[in-house]
This record gives sequence, structure tokens and C-alpha cells, in this order.
Amino acid sequence: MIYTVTFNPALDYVVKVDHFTLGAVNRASREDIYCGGKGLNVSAVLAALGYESTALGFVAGFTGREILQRVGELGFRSDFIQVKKGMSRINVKLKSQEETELNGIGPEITSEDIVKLYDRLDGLKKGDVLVLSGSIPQSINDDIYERIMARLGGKGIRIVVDATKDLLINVLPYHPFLIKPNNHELGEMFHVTLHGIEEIIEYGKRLQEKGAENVLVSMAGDGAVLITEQGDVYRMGVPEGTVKNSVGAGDSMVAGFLAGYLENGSYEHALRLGSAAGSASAFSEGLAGKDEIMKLYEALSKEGF
Ligand SMILES: Nc1ncnc2c1ncn2[C@@H]1O[C@H](COP(=O)(O)OP(=O)(O)OP(=O)(O)O)[C@@H](O)[C@H]1O
Ligand SMILES: O=P(O)(O)OC[C@@]1(O)O[C@H](CO)[C@@H](O)[C@@H]1O
Repeated sequence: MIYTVTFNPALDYVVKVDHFTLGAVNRASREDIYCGGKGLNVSAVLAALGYESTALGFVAGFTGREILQRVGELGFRSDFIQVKKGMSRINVKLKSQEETELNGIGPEITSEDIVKLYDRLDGLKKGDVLVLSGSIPQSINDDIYERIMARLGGKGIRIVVDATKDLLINVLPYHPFLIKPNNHELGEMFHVTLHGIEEIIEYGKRLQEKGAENVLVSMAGDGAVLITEQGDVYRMGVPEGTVKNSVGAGDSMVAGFLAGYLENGSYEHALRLGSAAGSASAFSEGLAGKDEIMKLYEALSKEGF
């Protein structure tokens, strides 16, 4: 079974404004609300690709109730912990000349709430996959991913981590099966700006030296590069298409990669399916469905990627 954990899920309010002006009253030309948060997005795309998963995490308040309602319609199981204080986030994704994001704070999570999550995670078994994805609310210590990995260590559970900065760096000694920074996040971790693919591969390998098994570096419209546990390096470009909303492209890539890997153990296939899913979501208003993903998978295969 695959489990995803979203510590701080959200309602994503995606709003289009033709010419956004700072400091003025702007009128929207389109608005959509999606159930968001990285782990939830991974579960949604896994479901689209025919893979069952259980989404775990914390919700609170009226936004939390709306998230649960929407999750119930997305085709995967969930077992969220309802917390008492605060509310789940509303994350604003403003689409105009540029894309601007404003992510909210999230509820207060207590140590008793964390114990409830541990109870659920203690049920994971050998062969299960756990995806730890996204930021964590301010009320939790930022060593929580490490603590989860230490707790589950040695049980034969493959753990995927999609997070930034210290949250990601600190889990590396626990040997995550896969990490997926984007190229900017990779540079930030080493306090450098990366120029070109050779530097990206060099710094990706440094994350492996620190303990990651497979490192997938996404580069938005420039595709992705995978450095496998065997030391092989695979590159993947992007298919043709028009970007509509790139929110969730990275999560779709993680889901596609996992689906591909679980299908036949081939890293090349996993990278291609992950890339197809990432681009398919970037070319959709919300997250992509199976047909769009498989169409782009074929396109990538034909283009020799
Ligand atoms: N503009 C684009 N055109 C084509 N494909 C894209 C585009 N943006 C993203 N993708 C696909 O999705 C993958 C993941 O995108 P990206 O690198 O933006 O991840 P991310 O930064 O984690 O995104 P997010 O946080 O928005 O989910 C890319 O490697 C690529 O395959
Ligand atoms: O604040 P975090 O947890 O880093 O990111 C949250 C978020 O931006 O990530 C998803 C896209 O990847 C969105 O659905 C969601 O709003």
C-alpha cells in the first residue's frame, strides 16, 4: 500500500487576473478552488493512474471539512486527524503576467495529534511506500520528517520525501528511496545558484553522498534529471503543450514516477511516466487525468526521451 502524508493540506484558490496591479482593486477573470497540499496531490494523481493510496495528515476548521468532503470524491482512501485549534490553509495561486503564490499558515498541531499520526504510521508494513510531502505548520518542530524516518527505519518501507531546505537535508542520513527537489531548491540547499545541467547533476550527486538513494531534480519547462541509486543518470525533456496552471506539476511527477517504478522497476519508465504526469498537470487547469498523462507519455517516447 502507498501512504501519503500531508501535514498542512489546503484549499488552493487559483485566481486569474488579466493584468494584476499591486496596490489596486483587481477583478478576477476566472477562479477555481481545488483540494491541495503536496501529499494529497500525489494521492490524486496515483488514483488517476490506477494506484490505490491512503492519504494521512491533519485538518481543522471549516476549510478542513471542505478538504475532507472533496477528498472523498477524489478516489483514494484517507484517514486524516482532525485537530482542534485553527483552520486548514487557503493557498492563493494568482495567475497573471507572472505566477504568484501566497500559502497560508495552517492549524495548531499538538504533541497528542502527532502521537495519533504515529499510531497510524506504526501500521505500515514491509513493502509499503510512504510519501512525506510539503511544508509543515509552524506549530511542529521541523525535525518531524527525520523522527518519522527514524521510527520506521529497518522495516523495509520505501520513503519518498518532497520537501525543501532543512526538512529535506535532515532526512538524508535515513536513506530516503527518492527525493525530488527542483533545480532552485537544490541550489538553495547548498547556498549556490546552479548554472546548467552539469552543475545540477554534480549537486544532485552530493545529495546522494549525504544518503539519498535516488535523486530526481525537476526543472519545470526544462524537464528533469534522475540520478539513480546505481549511479546512472537519465535526462528527460518536456513534450509540446500550453501551460495552464503549473501548481502540482511536481507532485504529479512524484506520483507518475512511483506508478512507473511500481509497475516494472524500471527507472527509465518511471522517469518518463513522472515527466508525462508533471507536464500533463502543467497543461491542465487542475491535476491531470490518465488520458492526458498517457498521451504525453507516448509523445515523450516518440521524441526519443
Ligand atoms: N512549463 C512546463 N512545461 C512542460 N512541462 C512542465 C512545465 N512545468 C513543469 N513541467 C513538468 O513537471 C515537472 C515538475 O515541475 P517543476 O519542476 O515545476 O516541479 P515543482 O517545482 O516541484 O512544482 P510545484 O511545486 O508547482 O508542484 C517538470 O520536471 C516537467 O516534467
Ligand atoms: O506550502 P507547501 O506545503 O510547501 O506547498 C503547498 C502547495 O503549494 O503545494 C501544492 C503544489 O505542489 C499545492 O497544492 C499547495 O498549495
